[in-house]
Amino acid sequence: MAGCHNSQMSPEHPISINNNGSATVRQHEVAREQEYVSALYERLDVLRERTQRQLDEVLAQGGSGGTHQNRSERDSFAGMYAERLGRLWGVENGLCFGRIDKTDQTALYIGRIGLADDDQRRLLIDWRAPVAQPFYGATPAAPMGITRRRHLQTKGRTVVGVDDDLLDLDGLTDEDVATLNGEAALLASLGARRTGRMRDIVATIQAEQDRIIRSDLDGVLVVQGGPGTGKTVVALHRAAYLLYTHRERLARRGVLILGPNSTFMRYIDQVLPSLGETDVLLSTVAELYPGLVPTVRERPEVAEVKGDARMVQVVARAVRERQRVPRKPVDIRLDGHTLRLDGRALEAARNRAARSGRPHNEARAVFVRHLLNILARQMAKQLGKGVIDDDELAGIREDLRTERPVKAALNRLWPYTTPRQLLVGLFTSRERLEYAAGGLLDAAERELLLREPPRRGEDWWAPSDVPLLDEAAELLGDIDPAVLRAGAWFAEEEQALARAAAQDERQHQLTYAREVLELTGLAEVMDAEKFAARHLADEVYLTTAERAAADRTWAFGHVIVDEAQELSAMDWRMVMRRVPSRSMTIVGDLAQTGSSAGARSWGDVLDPYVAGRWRQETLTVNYRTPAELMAVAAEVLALVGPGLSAPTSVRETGARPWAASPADRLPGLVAAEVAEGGRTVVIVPETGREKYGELVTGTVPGAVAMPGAAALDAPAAVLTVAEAKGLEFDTVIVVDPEAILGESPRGASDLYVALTRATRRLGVVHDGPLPGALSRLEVHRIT
Ligand SMILES: Nc1ncnc2c1ncn2[C@@H]1O[C@H](COP(=O)(O)OP(=O)(O)OP(=O)(O)O)[C@@H](O)[C@H]1O
Repeated sequence: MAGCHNSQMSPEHPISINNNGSATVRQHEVAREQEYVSALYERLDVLRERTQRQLDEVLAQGGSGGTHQNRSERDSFAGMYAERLGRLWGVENGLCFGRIDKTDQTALYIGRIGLADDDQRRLLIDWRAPVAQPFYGATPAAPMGITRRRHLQTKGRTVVGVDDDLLDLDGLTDEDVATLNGEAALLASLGARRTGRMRDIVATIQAEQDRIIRSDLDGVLVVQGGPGTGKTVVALHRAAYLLYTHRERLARRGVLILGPNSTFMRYIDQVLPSLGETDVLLSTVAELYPGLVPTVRERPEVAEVKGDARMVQVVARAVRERQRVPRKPVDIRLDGHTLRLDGRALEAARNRAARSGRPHNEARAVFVRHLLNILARQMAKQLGKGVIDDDELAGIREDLRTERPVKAALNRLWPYTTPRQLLVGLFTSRERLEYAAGGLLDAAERELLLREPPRRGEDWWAPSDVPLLDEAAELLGDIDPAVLRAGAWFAEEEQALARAAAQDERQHQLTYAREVLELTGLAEVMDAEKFAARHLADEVYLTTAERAAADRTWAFGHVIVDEAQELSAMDWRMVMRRVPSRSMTIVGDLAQTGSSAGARSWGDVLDPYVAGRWRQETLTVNYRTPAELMAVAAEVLALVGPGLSAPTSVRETGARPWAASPADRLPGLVAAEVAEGGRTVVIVPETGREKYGELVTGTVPGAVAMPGAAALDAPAAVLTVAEAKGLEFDTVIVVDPEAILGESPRGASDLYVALTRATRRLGVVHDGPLPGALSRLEVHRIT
């Protein structure tokens, strides 16, 4: 085994042999594996052709002809074939990445999907299948019935290398042991340059991660881990694993994955298709309320108040305010008659409606009926009728119901209310806020909530409003669709909002249709407009994920929350409503909490919902940030809280983090990093966003200074900490760390997040003195 290196040997660490050493052994092994891998690709090609043919045949059966049932069957077949085709195309790269040799002398090949020949003999095992588990979990101490694990490295369809982990130590000579190399496949993968999109890690999942991925579906699993420990990537693999293992249950209800912002969602959205799963809804918490895309950025202290659990009562009282009984009796004039609803009658009607237990808009019927009965009796009396029977009373009641003055009065007393109306009313009126929040929020907090009414064409909603709308929707309930269609109950601006939302939705459907068609290779045969129109026209065509996205009351089969430390108490209430079964994976790092409304402990978050019934796993190894960079971040972590420990980096790169001043050197430093290749991010304080954004975009070609997909693809991007959360870049340059520290009560966490985004190099640029925790950085000299 000449040429191999030493590795630590422990029962937990298998012995890895990097077959670079002996050229002949290597060539022979690679050639052997090539033969097998080529046969797998041949099989893949056959299946693709076959599926394409089946799809063509179904599509050839015509457009809109036949009965509804025929059409819907045809469409579900077309959908199934298209999905299968998408899956077969999605696994082109790295189709097969591993092999395990079992003690019974047989071998299994592990890959992105399972393949069998026409006689149903297994050629390739899906990585999620139980028999594939030893590939990830076996150690010399617990070899799980295998003697060797082999990683295959491929480029396109060519096998370029093999690495072996020997699990049967007895079979090795002393010389072998002295020349073994550790975890070559993992290290090769970690050293690769970043592309701006997350990749899957099926080939190199580590044992501690595998345990989490394959953990039981039921109950709440919390995965706590420092930066770069693979929480996100593990959560995504868990989604794919759960869908594979519990397909029946989950395909019907769907899986929801929640992430912190839309840039992050773009960063991860390619991972699942490459894992063979498309039936997952990816969303931010802020997009969970159908038809609303909140865009307003607000001060952290405002978001903190709105995220506080006290808002539950504030919203409830705001609803009760809409049912308030007026102090004076209400007189209704009608054809020369005056009907009167006094306090007692109103109080009784209100209590009856409240006792019905129905939400506001539904309880309105009870309230109205009670009052109409009273009015009808008064009317009968005034018309000089003596004793009347029920039928007569009902007749008068129905006449009254349609009278304008009666309708207007009842409407004032118990108005139909939408969640948006409720919140607009609450936040734009000092008096209403006082009624709803007095005694719950202090005067300063109430002041923070007050804002101007919405103006036409202006964005008004912020992410922190979303769980409040959801809360309100629960208490208000639905409005009869007939009433909704009449539109009479809506302010003009609300109708404009609804129209804008419908337009957004259509745009979204079109983009989605284009993506699906491209992914499935159907772009040639179908045009996106038509595809989208069919989707919109009939529920039958919608996938589970799409139906779920449009339905506020959808109950998902499993919910995964990433960057979960950022959710407020109100966010959690909304998320929990989406998963009554409480089958959840919650992934985060308390040391990285940036939001003032975010979590301080997992117990605080979860005990109100599943007290004592949640389990926690901890990830401790940092796969992203090299040790030299992590040493700097660890000093900042000490500012976040005493006793917190940074995860251990798996690799060193020799790159020394640096500091440079003054800040106007930034463009030159960014340009130098860009010239090195890879992707660079400049992380700036909120207050410096514009200034540094202009400085960099004005001087560095291709640089981008806004969040979104463009920032992921650009050679250099300027982002705030909140926007860079969860992402990673080859090089990170942090600007004005002192300002980041001082910008919010969680400034130390923010700086820690910023410093841990890099996979290779780290620099800090500053004008004033460096914070003490960074004082040991090497000064970057002008060369
Ligand atoms: N087993 C693995 N094999 C290869 N790469 C891995 C492995 N585990 C994690 N990584 C890589 O490490 C990086 C960090 O992973 P990820 O973003 O999931 O970490 P995280 O814990 O969510 O980080 P943060 O909390 O900082 O957002 C990613 O590039 C991921 O692909």
